[in-house]
Amino acid sequence: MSSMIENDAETPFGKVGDKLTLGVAARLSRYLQVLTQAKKMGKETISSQELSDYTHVNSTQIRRDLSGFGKFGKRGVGYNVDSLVSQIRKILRTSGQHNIALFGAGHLGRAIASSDIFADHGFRVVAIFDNDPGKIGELVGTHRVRPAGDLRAVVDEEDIVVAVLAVPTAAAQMLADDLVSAGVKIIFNYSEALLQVPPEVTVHTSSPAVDLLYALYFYLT
Ligand SMILES: NC(=O)c1ccc[n+]([C@@H]2O[C@H](COP(=O)([O-])OP(=O)(O)OC[C@H]3O[C@@H](n4cnc5c(N)ncnc54)[C@H](O)[C@@H]3O)[C@@H](O)[C@H]2O)c1
Repeated sequence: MSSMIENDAETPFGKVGDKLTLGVAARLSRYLQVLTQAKKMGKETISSQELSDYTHVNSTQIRRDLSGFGKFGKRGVGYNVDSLVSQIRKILRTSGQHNIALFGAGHLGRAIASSDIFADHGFRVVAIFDNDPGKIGELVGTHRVRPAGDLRAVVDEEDIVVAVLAVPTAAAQMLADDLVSAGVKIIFNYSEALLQVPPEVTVHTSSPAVDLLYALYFYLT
């Protein structure tokens, strides 16, 4: 994923060569999140103003970002949700299924494993790991918790490029090192750890407090 986005100045199409710039990729991901939910709720069309209300990106910017997707929907009707979802997925190269491995079968890990937050976006949890002997072998959703020692074999067999870390902060770096050496390219980190990884590996850290600060910024300005 890191090879797909760049931080250079944006061209009119938001691309540098055939790569999306970081800003465009981030905004398209946010549109996709809203559109996926809208689709689940049975919504067939969405306007740029509605997308703006949910994403806090202004509607002129949204229309500019989506103008590359061909003709606008009818004025006042908006975009067709289905076709916009598939077009954005194509642009973000996230069409199809991607296998992910989940580390930590604790409170958060179990919640992730039993929800469809990743499945909705084409990510399939194919294995759950823990290092607590009391949890190994337990059934979480449809998966038996596996020992962390199985990591390398599972990454190879299941073609895993993404690992989700739902482990304590103190355990995260060591696990990240093992994941990097097993060939995982994207680490989605729920812990607070500031992970050190080589440049070809992307770490995304999810922090509800940071998201809240972002929301606060819009409230205060
Ligand atoms: N970003 C968020 O939205 C968010 C929300 C809740 C929790 N968190 C963070 O997620 C992490 C997990 O939280 P939790 O409440 O589920 O904790 P938890 O203690 O319930 O679960 C952690 C699990 O990780 C396992 N573990 C520890 N070391 C491991 C290793 N090396 N390999 C595999 N498994 C290992 C433990 O045995 C335990 O089952 C924490 O870092 C917490 O701060 C983030």
